[in-house]
Amino acid sequence: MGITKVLCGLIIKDQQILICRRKPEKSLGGYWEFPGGKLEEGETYEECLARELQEELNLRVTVKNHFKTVIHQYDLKTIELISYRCETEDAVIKLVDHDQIEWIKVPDLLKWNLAPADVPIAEALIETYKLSE
Ligand SMILES: Nc1nc2c([nH]c(=O)n2[C@@H]2O[C@H](COP(=O)(O)OP(=O)(O)OP(=O)(O)O)[C@@H](O)[C@H]2O)c(=O)[nH]1
Repeated sequence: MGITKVLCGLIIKDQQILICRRKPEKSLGGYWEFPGGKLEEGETYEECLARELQEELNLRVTVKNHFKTVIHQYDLKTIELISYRCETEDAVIKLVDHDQIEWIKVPDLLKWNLAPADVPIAEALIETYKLSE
């Protein structure tokens, strides 16, 4: 089986980052993740992320720079998780695929039950954050 490309957004606002909990009935239900979804044919990474965040959270974002890509092998599939920094002016979030969201401090990321593929991204983000302080 091939590798599934998944885009996710690192949305930081007022020094806090958005994480979302996957609904229990979904794959990896109950895990926290950076919101996003699978790349569709013909889309750029930026288009995919903007579409997914609009569909999943009703959030209009500006997609900024690429941050980190992680290849992670789950039992049934391998994903390439591609993260981008995003900015938004929107304050209200609508939940579709998630049952909870949190805005948390970057250094606290590893205290949450993150999807395994997200952990290296969270670790890199924490390192970057330390350097920028
Ligand atoms: N959106 C998103 N998906 C992630 C992250 N980390 C991670 O492992 N994934 C996995 O990447 C896939 C993304 O698919 P999706 O968000 O469109 O969800 P889906 O339920 O349609 O996927 P499914 O085919 O696994 O059921 C899922 O299998 C999800 O568990 C993440 O940070 N964001």
